Amino acid sequence: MSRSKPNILITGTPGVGKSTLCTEVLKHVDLDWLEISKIAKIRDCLAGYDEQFNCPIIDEDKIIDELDPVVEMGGKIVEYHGCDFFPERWFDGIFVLRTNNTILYDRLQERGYNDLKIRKNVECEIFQSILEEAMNSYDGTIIQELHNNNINDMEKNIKIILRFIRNTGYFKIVFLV
Ligand SMILES: Nc1ncnc2c1ncn2[C@@H]1O[C@H](COP(=O)(O)OP(=O)(O)O)[C@@H](O)[C@H]1O
Repeated sequence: MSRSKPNILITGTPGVGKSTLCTEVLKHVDLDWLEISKIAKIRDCLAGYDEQFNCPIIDEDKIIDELDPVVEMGGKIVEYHGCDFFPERWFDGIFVLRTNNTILYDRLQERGYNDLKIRKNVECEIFQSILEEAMNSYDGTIIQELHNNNINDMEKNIKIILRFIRNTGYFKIVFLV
C-alpha cells in the first residue's frame, strides 16, 4: 500500500527534547505521534528491566509487529531513544536531537534520575551513540542531526522539521497553521 503522508523518526538520548519537539511540531501539522516507550507499556511489549539504565526493556520484535500496519499507512511521528530495530522502509526522514553535555546533565537531574542513570545517558550523548546507531542503520541522506540546547534551537528545529514534511510532497499532509 502506498502512503499518502510521510513518516518521520525523532530520536536521541533521553532528555534531549524529543517529546517537547514532537508536541510543538504537532501543533502545526496533522500527523500521529507514536511514543514508543508508552505504547510498549500499554500494549504489553516489554521484555524485562534494564537495571543499569533503570528503565524497561522493550520487546523490539513485538512492538514492530504491533505497529507495522499502522506505520505503513503513513502520517506518523515515531519517537524513541533508540532506532536500529525499526524497519528502514518505515521512515522518510530521521531527526537525531543532540544536546550539550552540561545542559543534558541538568535536565536529567531535574527529572530526578539517579547519578548512575544520569552518567550513563550523558556518556551516551558524549559518544554520540544514537547518531551512530542511526548512521549505521539507515541511509545517511535521510538523517539530520539537530542541536537542541535552548529555545532558539527549538524554534529552528520546528521549522526544519515542518519544512521537511512539506517538501516530502505527499498529497495528504494537512498543515494546521
Ligand atoms: N530546546 C530546549 N530548550 C530548553 N529546554 C528544553 C528544550 N527541549 C527540551 N527542553 C526541556 O528538557 C527537558 C527534557 O525534554 P523532553 O522533551 O522530555 O526530552 P526527551 O523526550 O528527549 O526525553 C524538559 O524539561 C524540557 O522542557
